[in-house]
This record gives sequence, C-alpha cells and structure tokens, in this order.
Amino acid sequence: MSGQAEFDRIKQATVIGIGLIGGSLALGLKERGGVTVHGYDASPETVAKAEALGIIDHGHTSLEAAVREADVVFLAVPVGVASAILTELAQLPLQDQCIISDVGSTKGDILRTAVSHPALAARFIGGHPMAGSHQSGVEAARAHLFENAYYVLTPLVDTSMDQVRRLSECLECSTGARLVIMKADHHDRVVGAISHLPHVLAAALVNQVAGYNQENEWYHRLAAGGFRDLTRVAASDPVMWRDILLSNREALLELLADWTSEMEAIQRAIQQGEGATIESFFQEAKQAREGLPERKKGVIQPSWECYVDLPDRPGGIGEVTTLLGREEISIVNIGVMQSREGRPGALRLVLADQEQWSRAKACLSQNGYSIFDPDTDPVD
Ligand SMILES: NC(=O)C1=CN([C@@H]2O[C@H](COP(=O)(O)OP(=O)(O)OC[C@H]3O[C@@H](n4cnc5c(N)ncnc54)[C@H](O)[C@@H]3O)[C@@H](O)[C@H]2O)C=CC1
Ligand SMILES: O=C(O)C(=O)Cc1ccc(O)cc1
Repeated sequence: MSGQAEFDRIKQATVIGIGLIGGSLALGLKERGGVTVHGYDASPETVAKAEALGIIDHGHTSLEAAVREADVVFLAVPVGVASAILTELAQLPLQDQCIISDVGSTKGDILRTAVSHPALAARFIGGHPMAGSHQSGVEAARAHLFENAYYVLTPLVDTSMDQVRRLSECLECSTGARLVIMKADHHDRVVGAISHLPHVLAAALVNQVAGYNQENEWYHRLAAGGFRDLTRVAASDPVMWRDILLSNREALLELLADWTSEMEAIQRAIQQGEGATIESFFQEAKQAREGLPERKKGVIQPSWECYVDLPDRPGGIGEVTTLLGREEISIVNIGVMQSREGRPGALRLVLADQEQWSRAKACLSQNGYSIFDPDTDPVD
C-alpha cells in the first residue's frame, strides 16, 4: 500500500462479528453511508439473521470471501478474540488500499498485534465508538446508536493520515458520531477510569448487596432509584467485561489502587468522626459532577430521564401519559417516586432518546407541569 496513492471513497465494508456494535455499524454504513456491507460471524445463524433483517447486504461463512472486496474491514468481536482474527487477516488477500479497523473497548493489545505483522502495520487504525448498551446480539443493533457520541481512532505511527481521513469521513457520515484521535495508552487509561472501573464498582456493589439480601430480602425491596441508576451497567455481558478487564490490566490495576486509597481515606474519616473531611469529600464530588460537560452520550450513556411533579389528584399519572401519547412520545420506563407525607410525589420518566426527551419536557412544561432534570437542575 503506497503512502502516495489516491484514495477512493469507501464503497464496500466488511463487518466481522455482527452483534450489537457490529450490527449497528453495519446498519449505519448501509443506510446512512451508502456503503455495501458484507458480514461474517462465527455463528452462521447470526449471519443469516443479519441478512434477513437487512442489517448486511451479503452474508458470508468464509472469512476469506467476506474480506476479499472490502475497502474497510471492521473487527466487532469480543476483545479476547480480536487479536487472533487480526492475525488471520494478515494471511489473507486484501484490496491494496484496504483499511482494517476495530471497535474494541481497549486499544493497547490490538495495536501491539497489528504492529507485530508487517502486512498490517500500515493499514490498521484502531477504533472505539464510545456508546453502547448493556444489551448484546444482532437483534439489539440500531443505526443511530452512535449519534453524537465520541468515536476514538488510534492510528499507528506508520498509518497514512490520508487513510485516517478516509476512514473518519466514512464513519462520521455513517454513524453521526464525533471522531477524535488519541494515543492507545492514553485511551486505555481514560476509558479505564470512566468506563471499566465504574463497571467493576457497579458489579461489586450489586454483588455486595445481593449477599446481604440472601439473609434479608429487604435489601432488594428497598433498593431505590439511586442504587438502580448507579448499578445499571452491572447488567452487562460478563464475558465481554472479563475480556476488557484482562486486556486493560495495567491501567485497571493502577486505577483500583487509587480507588482503594480513596476508600481507605473515607473509612478513616468516618472512624475518626471527621465531619469536615466527609463534607468536603461530598462537596468536591458535587462540584465535579455539576461541572461535567453538557449532557451528551458519554461512555456511561445517560438514560434520558426527567422527573415530573405529580398532581395530587386521582388520574394524575394517566394525564401525563395521555399528554405524551398524543404527541407520539413513547415512554421507555415510568415509576412513582414517593415523597414525604403531605407532599406530592414525582413521576420518573425515561424516554427513548434525546429528541423524545426534549419534546417530553417541552410538552409537559407547556401544560403546566413542573419538571426536574437531575443532570442540569440544581438541587436545593
Ligand atoms: N456493548 C457495548 O456497549 C460496546 C462494546 N464495544 C466493543 O465492541 C465489541 C463487540 O461487542 P458487542 O457488539 O457488544 O458484542 P456482541 O456479543 O453483541 O457481538 C459480538 C459478535 O461477535 C461474534 N463473534 C464472537 N467470536 C467470534 C469470532 N471468533 N469470529 C467471528 N465472530 C465472532 C459473536 O457471534 C457476536 O455476534 C467488543 O470488543 C466490545 O468491547 C465497544 C463499544 C460499546
Ligand atoms: O451502557 C453503558 O453505559 C455503557 O457503558 C456501554 C459501553 C460499554 C463499553 C464500551 O466500550 C463503551 C460503551
């Protein structure tokens, strides 16, 4: 592959691993990017399903046939198997200008594999779309999954910037994501802190409480909004997260050591009754939380939620759902947040996406309801 070559627009793509992320990428490439999409998966049933659902144009059961015509190949398989497939690709005939990219949650391992194969080093560009969900499988694929999310690219030193531009333009147009370039080790450290560590903590918290609940079921019965919000990602795929932790070992061990000393400090403050230390612990966190950049899809994707003061009269919930129904706004989840006696409760609404969330808030405000948005409104 020559660095001087004129690069054509990407017209054919191959997605290897047609699950949540591979399927969503395939849909975006096909429907928004005007790219012909070939698909390959270890499971022939998944290939057949993806073809039947119109997620890919051509399904393959041979890796060689799947990648032969591709301008770009995306590896969208679990992190634990990506390096082995990349090594297989190094032996297969590919188009001269073919780019290979991936979507894995960690970047160090796969880049080291790419560097170790001369046939790959100039064509591999690591990638990571910073949006997803706790669901998995081809049925969960959505063309708009990556809209407005960051999408990190981690090129190698040998990668031609023309090829990076070629891939970025294709991805921007096909996914609606915001492309950014980063070094792999920086990516792994940052994503370790804001995604991998929180997944560990969420799982640990859920496991700790599940242990107590075996003795006394009130633990689960009383588990309220805060516990549920904080631990949503504990429902993610255990195999995927096993692979991510093992692959980002170095960064995670450092982050866990920092976490442990933070917990020891707060434990000491509680033991010694140091109210001021405890207060400033929460004060710092409150300020940092309020200073997070404007609401957008981050790696821990926010659920599009808002709280509505519930009118203290019969049929109050029905009024809210009817108003939203009339505007064709669909509610993903709804719950009553009970308040102190004598004060009206609130309805917690979860909407499907940002557009429905904005319309729901506008519709309810116009109809005299008081709305509270936990991410933007100050709490008194
Ligand atoms: N789930 C999420 O929210 C996000 C996941 N990622 C990354 O995306 C990648 C894929 O994750 P998901 O789509 O969630 O997983 P998934 O489980 O939905 O899909 C993975 C697909 O890969 C296939 N597969 C497994 N081993 C294979 C092999 N050896 N050859 C060919 N196909 C194989 C599976 O049959 C499955 O269809 C992972 O590397 C993950 O780290 C990145 C961003 C977000
Ligand atoms: O659902 C969530 O909040 C997630 O955190 C999804 C997710 C999982 C893994 C990634 O590498 C990126 C995003």
